[in-house]
Amino acid sequence: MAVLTVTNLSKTFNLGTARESRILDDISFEVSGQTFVSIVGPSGCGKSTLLNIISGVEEHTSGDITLTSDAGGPARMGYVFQDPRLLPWRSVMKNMMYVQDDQSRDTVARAERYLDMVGLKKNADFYPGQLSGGMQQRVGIARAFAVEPDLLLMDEPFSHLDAITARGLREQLQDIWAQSKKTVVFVTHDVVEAVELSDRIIVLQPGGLIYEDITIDLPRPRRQSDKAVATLQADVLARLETLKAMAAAEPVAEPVA
Ligand SMILES: Nc1ncnc2c1ncn2[C@@H]1O[C@H](COP(=O)(O)OP(=O)(O)OP(=O)(O)O)[C@@H](O)[C@H]1O
Repeated sequence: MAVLTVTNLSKTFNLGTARESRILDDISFEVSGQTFVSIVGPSGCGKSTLLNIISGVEEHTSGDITLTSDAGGPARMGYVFQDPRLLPWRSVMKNMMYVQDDQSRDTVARAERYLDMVGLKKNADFYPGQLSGGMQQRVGIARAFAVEPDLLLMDEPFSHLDAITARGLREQLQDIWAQSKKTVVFVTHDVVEAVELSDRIIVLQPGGLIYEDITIDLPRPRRQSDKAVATLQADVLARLETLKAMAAAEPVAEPVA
């Protein structure tokens, strides 16, 4: 598990000809332990930019980010993207092992265990082209967990899947996460999945401010059919609709001189 501390973080993109656009504005939050945090907010509010900054792909303009493992050393990060990014010429198991530092028996056994958790152990010798989109994403999720990261970053991993497949994967993700000790930061535009999966939902508003930091205190595992889950989903959705209306009234990411 990890301790992630984001302090007064701002991000401004340079648009050239002396124009810039502020995407994140003085954001602070901390995530630690076995916590599942979702970042939600209207399109363009900076969710992916924030995730990219945490991962180190994107630089921030000001503020601080610190990330350590909860044991005190450097934290190991894992990633799940919208598209599972499997190498088509490698079998499922070889894709699982490709990202591992060592190829020891223990590592192979761990990869098999995670493949089993997503129900794909029997497909270990298949190539990605022989799997459905949902199965490929299950491999992507198993692969990310099998690296045993302290912090797992997930960027809309179910957005390319149909509703029924996505629901099945959300259920599997909850089961795997419950069995592993991972800190997760999950970006989504889907409030329904955020409520089902998260301990906390950080709502970003246009202009890159934190609008709300909502604690979700519902028993797990959560299913879409649970009444308490559905009620909270409707409540958070209504709050986000208010925010979207505000976003429509105020254009997103206005360039600043
Ligand atoms: N390299 C860049 N240069 C300039 N502007 C950028 C760059 N990358 C992103 N942006 C802008 O930053 C804003 C936030 O983008 P980002 O992808 O983080 O939003 P998002 O909340 O993840 O959106 P969505 O939900 O639609 O994926 C957008 O207005 C986008 O145009």
